[in-house]
Amino acid sequence: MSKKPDPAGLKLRLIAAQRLHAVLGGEHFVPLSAADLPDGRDRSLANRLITTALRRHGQLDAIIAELLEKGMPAKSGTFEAILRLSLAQLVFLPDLGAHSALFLAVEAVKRDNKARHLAGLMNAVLRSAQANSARYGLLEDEYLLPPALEAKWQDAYGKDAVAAFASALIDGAPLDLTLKDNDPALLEALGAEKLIGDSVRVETRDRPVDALPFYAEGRWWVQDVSSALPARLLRAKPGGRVLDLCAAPGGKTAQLVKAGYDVTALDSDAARLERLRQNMTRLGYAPAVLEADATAFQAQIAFDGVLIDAPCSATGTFRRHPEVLWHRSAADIAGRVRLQRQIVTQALRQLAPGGSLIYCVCSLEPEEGEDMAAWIAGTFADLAPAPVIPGELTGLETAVTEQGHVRALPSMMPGGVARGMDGFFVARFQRNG
Ligand SMILES: C[S@@+](CC[C@H](N)C(=O)[O-])C[C@H]1O[C@@H](n2cnc3c(N)ncnc32)[C@H](O)[C@@H]1O
Repeated sequence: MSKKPDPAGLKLRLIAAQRLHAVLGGEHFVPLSAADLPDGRDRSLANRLITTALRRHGQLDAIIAELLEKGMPAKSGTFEAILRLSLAQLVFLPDLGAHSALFLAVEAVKRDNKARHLAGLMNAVLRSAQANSARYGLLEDEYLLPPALEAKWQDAYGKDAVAAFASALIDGAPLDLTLKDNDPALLEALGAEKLIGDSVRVETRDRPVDALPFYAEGRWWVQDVSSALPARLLRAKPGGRVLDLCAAPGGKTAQLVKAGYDVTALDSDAARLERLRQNMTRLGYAPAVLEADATAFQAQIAFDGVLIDAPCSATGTFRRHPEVLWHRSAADIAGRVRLQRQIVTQALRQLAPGGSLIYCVCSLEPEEGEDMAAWIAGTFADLAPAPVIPGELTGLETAVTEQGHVRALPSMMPGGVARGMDGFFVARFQRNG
């Protein structure tokens, strides 16, 4: 007897559940690619389900706590991931229809050896969720952010800004590019909107990045507008030697090469450095590339500029990686601060007298930003703060703090354009000549 074909829509849910299961287990979220799901419509639906489940994670926690009185069953394979995807569909994506959410969730659970004994529970829980979906759909914004992080951010940035962060979490991030040249024809071909500096914003409508105009010709690279700020602020002498520490996949390296510096890009991760090399080849740029640990690397000659894009909690990237909100702990941040201090200490051994230092992180945590800048200023006697002035960031003056640091927030509108930016911190220093 021939096997009955799988119901339509099941395969994409199984693949989506695997990806979400991995993220719940601590992995970084990477959207499904054509290699994971070749059909474009299936892929777009699967990614929509996963991103909705991740952005609404806090609200789904609250719903699940109400629905599963005994909590999540232990050792139940992909049960939790399937439940979250199905609840995301039922409550927050009503245009997809409730029937498929229920039916396909039960079918998906039956396909997982570790979860199939829970098919009845899945059915019962989703029926109950369906009955309450209108009420759940009205959930307040306050469940969106982890309470401890929300309180900490309110202290640092104010209630209004944090309310805007919650909206930014739901809206997700648009695609920002940095242009290699300012040809108006390029802007038009991309249908791009100018932000600040060489940053533009494009509407991709689910097109893969490499299908956008002039990708192969290497006339732009993907880079959030906030991530493009640090390299713009380096003040090494024109054409000078610049060390780009923690450089992969090379967004800032490309900017530094474009600015005319003699760039050495260093990172400790071989796979990420390979991506950096590919990006530089596509762009026609040729920086020196080094695989090394920034806490131990010792150069033969001093550099006129050093940019440190330190590994960090990455909480500023929550629009693209909502999981960072739920994965980070205080201990985790303390560990990163220790690593950041080691990297800064070693980096300063490479900086020439009179040289410019940029320290930056894609983090919203003051410990990794403002506190680190204060530590640097208080620790290295021959280093002076070199405050950024608002005129250096036309269109984003509000990001410049009283101390002359840059604190970019997801609530800010670069160049007056809506839909925000990643959270970022930048501090600039100069070594005494
Ligand atoms: C925020 S990402 C860098 C992004 C990059 N600067 C850009 O603009 O495209 C941080 C990088 O730090 C690297 N990294 C982490 N620990 C490191 C270490 N001890 N030495 C060198 N690189 C390190 C990671 O591999 C990662 O590529």
